[in-house]
Amino acid sequence: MITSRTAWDLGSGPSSGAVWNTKDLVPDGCGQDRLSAGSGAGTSPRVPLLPTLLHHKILSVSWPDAANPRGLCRALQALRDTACKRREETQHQDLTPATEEPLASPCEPAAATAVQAASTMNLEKAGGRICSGKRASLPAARPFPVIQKVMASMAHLQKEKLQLQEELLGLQEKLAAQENDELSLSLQLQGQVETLKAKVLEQAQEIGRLRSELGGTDAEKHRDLLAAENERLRQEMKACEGELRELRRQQQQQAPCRDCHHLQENAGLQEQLSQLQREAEETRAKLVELDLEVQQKTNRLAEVELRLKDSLAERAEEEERLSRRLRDSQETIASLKSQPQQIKYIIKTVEVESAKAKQALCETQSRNQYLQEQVGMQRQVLKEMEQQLQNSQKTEAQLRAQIVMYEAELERAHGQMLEEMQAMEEEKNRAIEEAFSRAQVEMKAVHENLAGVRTNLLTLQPALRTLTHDYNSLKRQVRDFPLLLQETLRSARAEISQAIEEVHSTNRELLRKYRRELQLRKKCHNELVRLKGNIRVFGRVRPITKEDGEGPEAANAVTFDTDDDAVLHLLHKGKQVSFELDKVFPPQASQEEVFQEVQALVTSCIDGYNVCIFAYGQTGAGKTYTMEGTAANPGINQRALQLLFSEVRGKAADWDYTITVSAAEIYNESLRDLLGKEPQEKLEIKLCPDGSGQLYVPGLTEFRVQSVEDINKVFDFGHVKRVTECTNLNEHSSRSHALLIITVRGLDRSTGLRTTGKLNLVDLAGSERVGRSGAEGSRLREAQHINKSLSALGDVIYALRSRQGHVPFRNSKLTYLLQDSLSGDSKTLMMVQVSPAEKNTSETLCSLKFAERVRSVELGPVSRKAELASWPSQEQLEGDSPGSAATPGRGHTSHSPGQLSSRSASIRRKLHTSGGWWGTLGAHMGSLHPRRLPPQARGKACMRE
Ligand SMILES: Nc1ncnc2c1ncn2[C@@H]1O[C@H](COP(=O)(O)OP(=O)(O)OP(=O)(O)O)[C@@H](O)[C@H]1O
Repeated sequence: MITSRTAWDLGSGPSSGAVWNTKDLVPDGCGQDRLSAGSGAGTSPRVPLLPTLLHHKILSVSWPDAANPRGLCRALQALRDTACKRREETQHQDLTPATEEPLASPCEPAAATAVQAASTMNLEKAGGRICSGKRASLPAARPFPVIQKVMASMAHLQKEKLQLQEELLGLQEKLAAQENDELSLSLQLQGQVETLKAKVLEQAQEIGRLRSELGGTDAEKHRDLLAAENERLRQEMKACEGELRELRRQQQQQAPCRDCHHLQENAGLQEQLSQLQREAEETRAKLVELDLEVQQKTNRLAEVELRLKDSLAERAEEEERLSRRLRDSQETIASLKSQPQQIKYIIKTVEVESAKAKQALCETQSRNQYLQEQVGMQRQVLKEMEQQLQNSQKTEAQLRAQIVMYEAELERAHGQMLEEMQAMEEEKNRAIEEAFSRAQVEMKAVHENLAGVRTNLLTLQPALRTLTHDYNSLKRQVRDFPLLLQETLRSARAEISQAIEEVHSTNRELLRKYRRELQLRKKCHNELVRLKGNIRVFGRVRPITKEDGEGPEAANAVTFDTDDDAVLHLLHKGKQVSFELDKVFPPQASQEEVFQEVQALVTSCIDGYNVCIFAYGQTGAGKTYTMEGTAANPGINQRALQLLFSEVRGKAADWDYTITVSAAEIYNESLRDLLGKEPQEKLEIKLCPDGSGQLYVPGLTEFRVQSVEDINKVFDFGHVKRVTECTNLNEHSSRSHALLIITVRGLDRSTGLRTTGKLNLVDLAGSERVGRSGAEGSRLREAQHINKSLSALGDVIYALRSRQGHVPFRNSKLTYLLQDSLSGDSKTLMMVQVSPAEKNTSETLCSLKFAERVRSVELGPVSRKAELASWPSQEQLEGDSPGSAATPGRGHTSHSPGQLSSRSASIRRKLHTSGGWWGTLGAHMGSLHPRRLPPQARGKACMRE
């Protein structure tokens, strides 16, 4: 820091008179610590500067240029020069008279002292190494006190000088060491800089490698994106090519299509092409942007390079400056070494400046290091940017190549598209031409049709006028139609009402006539029944079975009349006895044939008649077979029920029918329920408590059956029960009467009339001659019960046919139970079962006699009533031998087969000519007589009984 503004003329004359101004010491604008002289007097002005400044403390310890070692050196050198010069001047003054006053001014005691010292002391000793070449011979002593004083001072100075010299030597050594240190430090720094540069280079290489591994820069990412886009476009292009190839192939394979499908595809392909072109344009634009970006980066790189060059130039300049300053400092130090005066100041200054120089050196080094780092960074950046630039250029080149390739592909696809479009266009034109020609033809036809239509129109106009006229008239009619309709409706209603009234009256009349007719027919039927009788007797001869044995006993004793199916002949004890019944079934007659003859009787049950069919005959004669049959070949029972169902279904449109079934057994005059839960329970026959006079059996199970399956269930159930019973009773099975009671109830939905018909199907017990068989005990009792019941049955039939006032129904459980089906206009069929075996001829004879007598009752009720005044007992029947003369009253006669045949045939002819058998008549009458015997009539029958 400059502390004084006083200008001091250091020299004695103008020759050396460079005037120093403080302004000369002020650092220049660039901050360069350069000492400058106020005049341009060569290098001499620099010599007195530093000592003067130091002497007057013009230079502060913080000399601005202290940081520059070269400047310091120069300053020291200047100090040495000054010191030498002053020594010479001092020697010159020593030769002047002692009276002369020292030139030193009061304000400069140090300078004066130095002059005095120079004049008095031994310069050889004092100048030492600084000015060793110049020695002066001084007087040994001066008598003057001033001189002595000076001498003393000089001695003292001499001492001080020696000290300073020693110190200077130390300083020089220190300075040399410092210079060495600085040099080694500089070398070390340079080595460090080189090491750092190498590291920076390595790091740059490492960064480049890492970047290449990570795919770092935006340009690279952009390049990757573009590559992906490029790949996608290539695939789309391939797909388009595939579609085009497919289209071409289809076009080659197929006939040219005339619809607009290809046009649509063509449009779609064109759209795709334009889309691809747009994408290519976008890619191009992106490439242009990329080029721009690369250009910008290149520019930035150039700028950075420029800045870097500037920095390097600055750095070089700085280095130059520093080296210059170092040189100056070294020069200064050298000058200081040669300058003996003011060593202390110089040393201090050097010490201060050395620290400052060190500091400046450090700063310079740090700045140098910073600049090196900057340079490294800039180089790195430059390298990166160069790398990026290279990559971008490479990518750009690749993309340009791809774009060129795409453009070529697009060009090719475009060409193909154009060709296809051309082909399609031609196809379209062809189709249009064809359509146009067709349209022209059609138009021509339409024109012709139009001409025809016009012609027709002309011809139709009169018809149209007529139609218009008709339409108007119809319109009028339509307008008048509601009135006319109302009128017509009124009259029609009146006519309809009248017609309905007439129909009603006609219906009433018809109903009246119908009822009258019904009554008449019923009367006729009753009369016919009265005339013909309602009991029929059939005979059925079973075949010879293995149970009949072999030999003469098993010989066939029954023969038939080939001309008359109602006559059979029995060879009994060598004599042939003939019997005439209503029908005889030979052994070969099937179940179906038998049922054919009885089915009319069964259907009359539906019409409200009571029917009773019972099988009579000795044990093993085939009663059960005829009534029940077998599972494979059912008998009358099952067939009758099937027929009833079939008939009921046929009448279902007008009638509602319910069919119920009961099964009972009479054994030893005990009635048991075969379908009940307690078969052993004895049931009783009672009158209905409602006073209707009808009989009923309390506790007798009644099953309602609706199908054949139900019937089978009932039969199975009843059969099991009966079988169980049979098993319990062992051989008494044939000693009981089995009854299947079927009740058919009908409702005529149109008239509301109700009918009830009952069909009793009875399998009677065997009619053996127990008296002759010598049965005893329970067997005898059974036989007695059987005979009693069979006799009672005969009595009842006789009483009915002879129209006796009393009919003995109550003589047995059997007749009592069958009362409904035996009285009134009921119909009865007795199937006499016959065994043809020789050994059974006696029993067969009895059965046939019984049957014939029953039948003879019908044929001549008045006359025969006398004959059949008393019903023969079983024993009586047994007493009738075939050979004995038959009384007129007996039904059985012994005729020659020819006589019997002619007579019975005449009777049957009479019956058939009068309308057939009553079963058929009954079936016919049934449709006219929906109601059977009223309860009152039954009541009368009971009363008669
Ligand atoms: N028309 C026929 N055709 C073939 N076999 C018959 C015929 N009639 C009866 N039979 C056979 O004769 C045998 C005796 O018949 P069935 O049992 O029906 O006699 P039944 O009179 O009922 O005897 P019972 O009084 O003991 O019950 C049976 O084996 C049966 O199959």
